[in-house]
Amino acid sequence: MKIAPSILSADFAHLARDIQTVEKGGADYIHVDVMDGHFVPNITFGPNVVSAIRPITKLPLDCHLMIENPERYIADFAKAGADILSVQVESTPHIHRAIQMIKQQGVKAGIVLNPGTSVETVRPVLADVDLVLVMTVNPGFGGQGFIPTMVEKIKTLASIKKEMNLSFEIEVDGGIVPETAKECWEAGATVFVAGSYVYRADEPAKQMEALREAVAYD
Ligand SMILES: O=C(CO)[C@H](O)[C@H](O)COP(=O)(O)O
Repeated sequence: MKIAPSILSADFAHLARDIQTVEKGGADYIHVDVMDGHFVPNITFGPNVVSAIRPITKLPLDCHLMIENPERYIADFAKAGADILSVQVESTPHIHRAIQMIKQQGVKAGIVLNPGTSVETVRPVLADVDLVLVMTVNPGFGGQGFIPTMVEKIKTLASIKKEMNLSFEIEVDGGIVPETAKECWEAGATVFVAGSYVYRADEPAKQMEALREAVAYD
């Protein structure tokens, strides 16, 4: 499994410290939740923050764009140092074009499904992406409860991936704790975003270890 701590739950006054803590603790990606106050009712980071944190970690920056008109900002986030750029499929009528724009920047392309969006919606573009993020909460805030019906959606996506012989990663985000990580892992998820579970604890490394242990004895 890969663990992507979300810096949405980090201490913004000590972002560098909190990123380096999870890097030392074994994180695989740093998950950057980009929110614009329009697509979701919260505002967080822009490309300037991505370029500021780029030099302080070797980990891939996994940037999740929860913004309207994402095409307008793809080049900015790529230039800032994003390694993976994921776009909400509900945020643009031109998801295929957005994926191509991300790839033209030499960055891995991801798509994100809100809880109310069906996997069938993205079947035509699955062969073009490196990652599909299944939101397991409604996007906008950390610390929300996992939506149990999303497990079935992950299973459907994993089954389509197998049927089409594709290799994209299946990422999950929202309400991830050991119990929900195990359910998602068994359903086919491979990348786990965790914000409050990792950061709202004294020892983020132990929290990540607990997530790994939860899926270890399958
Ligand atoms: O994308 C997000 C919110 O839109 C966050 O990454 C997600 O909610 C993680 O937070 P937590 O692990 O605390 O649920």
